[in-house]
Amino acid sequence: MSSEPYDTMEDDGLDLSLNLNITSSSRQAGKRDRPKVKGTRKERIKQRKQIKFHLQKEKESTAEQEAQHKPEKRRKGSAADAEENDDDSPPRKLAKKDDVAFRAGAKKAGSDVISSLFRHNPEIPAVKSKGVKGVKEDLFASTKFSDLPLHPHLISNLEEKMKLATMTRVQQMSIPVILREKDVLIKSQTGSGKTLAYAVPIVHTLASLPRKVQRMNGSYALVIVPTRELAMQSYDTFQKLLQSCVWIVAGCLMGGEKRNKEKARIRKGINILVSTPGRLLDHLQHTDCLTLHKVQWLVLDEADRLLELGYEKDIAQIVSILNERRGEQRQTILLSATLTAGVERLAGMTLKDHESIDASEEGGEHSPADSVGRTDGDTKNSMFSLPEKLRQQFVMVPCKLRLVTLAAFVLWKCKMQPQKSKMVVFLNTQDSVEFHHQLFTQVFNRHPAKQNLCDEDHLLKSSRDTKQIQALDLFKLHGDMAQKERTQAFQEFTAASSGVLLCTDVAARGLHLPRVDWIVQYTTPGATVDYIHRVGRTARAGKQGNALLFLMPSEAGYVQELNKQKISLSEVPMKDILMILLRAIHDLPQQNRDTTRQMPRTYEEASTFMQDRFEESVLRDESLQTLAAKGYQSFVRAYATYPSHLKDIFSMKDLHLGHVAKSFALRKAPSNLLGAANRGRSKSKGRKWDGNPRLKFDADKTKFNRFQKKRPLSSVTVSEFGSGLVSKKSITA
Ligand SMILES: Nc1ncnc2c1ncn2[C@@H]1O[C@H](COP(=O)(O)OP(=O)(O)OP(=O)(O)O)[C@@H](O)[C@H]1O
Repeated sequence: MSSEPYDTMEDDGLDLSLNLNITSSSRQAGKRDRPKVKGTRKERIKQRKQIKFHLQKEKESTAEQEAQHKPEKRRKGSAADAEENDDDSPPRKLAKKDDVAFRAGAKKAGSDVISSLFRHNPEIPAVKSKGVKGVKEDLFASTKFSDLPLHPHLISNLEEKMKLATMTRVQQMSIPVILREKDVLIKSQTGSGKTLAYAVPIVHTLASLPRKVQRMNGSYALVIVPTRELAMQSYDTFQKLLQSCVWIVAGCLMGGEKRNKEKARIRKGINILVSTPGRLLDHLQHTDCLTLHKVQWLVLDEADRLLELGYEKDIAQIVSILNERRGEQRQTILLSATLTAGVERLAGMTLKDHESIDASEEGGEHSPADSVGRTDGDTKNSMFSLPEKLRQQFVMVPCKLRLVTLAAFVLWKCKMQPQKSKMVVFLNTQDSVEFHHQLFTQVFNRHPAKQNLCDEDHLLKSSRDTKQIQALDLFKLHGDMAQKERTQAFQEFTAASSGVLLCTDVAARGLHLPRVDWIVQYTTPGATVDYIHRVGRTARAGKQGNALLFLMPSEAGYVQELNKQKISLSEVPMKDILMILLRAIHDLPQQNRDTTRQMPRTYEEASTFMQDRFEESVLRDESLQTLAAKGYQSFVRAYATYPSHLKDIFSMKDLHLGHVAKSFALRKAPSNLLGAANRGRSKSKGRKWDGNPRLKFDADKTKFNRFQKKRPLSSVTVSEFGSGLVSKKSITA
């Protein structure tokens, strides 16, 4: 998708000639012809081990596919069939029909490997989730904004226009401290109103200045946030607050926008400037008209995320430029829903004689020494508080059934119910988001992309399928989308009353997506902080919310891992979700339904039917095939990047590559696919992974960086931004 990753790999000057694809050719070529491995002796040994491992995997996968294929051949009248059909298998009548249809379709597409969904799956273990008591945090305080000595215009705006009278606990605790001009480190659960906790005192102070603030005075407050969407959102909050004092001007700068346009706005004067760090630093260094001599506040929102994204150096540079031009007389405010050792480090770098505010029951106001004591080490020792009205569940799904189970859940909650849900589905890579978005659009809605409706929309409106086409709104969001498309998706999903947003962790932090009632984590986050932030997109500001975590049987240990962090989940049986397909498949647009075919009568039949639709769509459409191959490839690679303390749970050894392929609606053996995934990439850009464990895969950008030893292991995750392995340029530039 992006060319940047491959350029970066070239820069590394490493031997990138080995990858999963090459292992297959090396197998055929024999030992002597194996690709040469370079590097030190230790590196060479590691690389060879890697090759051996993948060869073994591949052998296993091929063996299984052969094993599955043979009985199908014998099935015609063979007595052995009855024995082979276990309880879970689709009834023989349908399986036979399926075989014929599959083979016809597969033959056309030059492939004949079709495996059953309900056979050769690992057993689903019985998982005991402890009913642990979470850290409690009362959301609302008993006091109102009007109880504080705030500017009367501001209070009337909050109460009458924004309809917010009672403060949340974090606002009640933070606003007075910020008004006292103390540096402060604020921790409070997701969706508890941290933005207003710093925005209200800033606007109050500016509105109360004896001499009205002028645009030409330049910036009084610099607010730094990690992502563009969060920048837009924080800017929006300031805009709402400033309705009562229109002479104060807020502005937003972020990567992806034209610099010259931004310079023109800066020249006119921005009093409250919200920005992503890279772009702010860029302007501080190159935009002379950015006036800083009045800066009174520096706000670092989602502080831990800023660090994980590798912005520490940028922030240090911003602080040093501010010190140079303005001196050190300013107040710094750091905010996060989760405190990590990294945040403490950032606090040490930016705060002076600060107070720490923790809105959870175990928290309160602390001296700096207290707070350091409570968050020693990495995030494993931090206490997380989750919204009280958040219901957390998990579903244990064998790899092969992942795709149909996700489809069933999405259809169930966002299409089949009278009260359609608004759902965010987190996936681990951009390629995976692209694939699932296009696949679901094609199979459920029949038109290629919601954004490109225009003429097609007109045509479709007159078709019989209009009802279905409008029934499921699909959105996507990831860091490799063009800024315009990204903003549009964010705004459209924000405004939507229902629908599904397929996204990477770019949407995991800080974003307030109104009315979201379901968070689905289709791929498991590594660090618990990522889990907390993802589920925090629902159950916000005291509302009800639900979260569902997908786990494969081999990943069952993750439930206990969450229990250790005082997070408890209940199980939803996979069957309960798949049952919905019995109804859902009747609603599929006609072209995705073979009307001559017998309709399924059991959930297994319905699941197989749905999987067929997906696989046939992929076989029919070459672009979808390429997306599936890329999605598959990036999934496997991302799986190798879980933090070391979770490697036992998320082990590459337990990952069946053939089953992973199935979860990307692919029938071909995985080793053949990598060519498709790399198709279209120029030779110079299409460099491949050499399996070198010293290189970490960047799950979002299909990019590898050298493993940064200094980074705490807890921060190395498979999330888009969670690992901090993403180049910050890729996010803001
Ligand atoms: N006092 C209040 N009463 C009711 N709703 C509020 C109040 N303050 C803020 N909100 C609403 O709560 C929602 C979440 O606020 P905000 O995005 O600031 O949360 P947050 O704590 O920053 O979350 P995150 O940690 O996920 O970034 C917003 O819609 C906001 O309007």
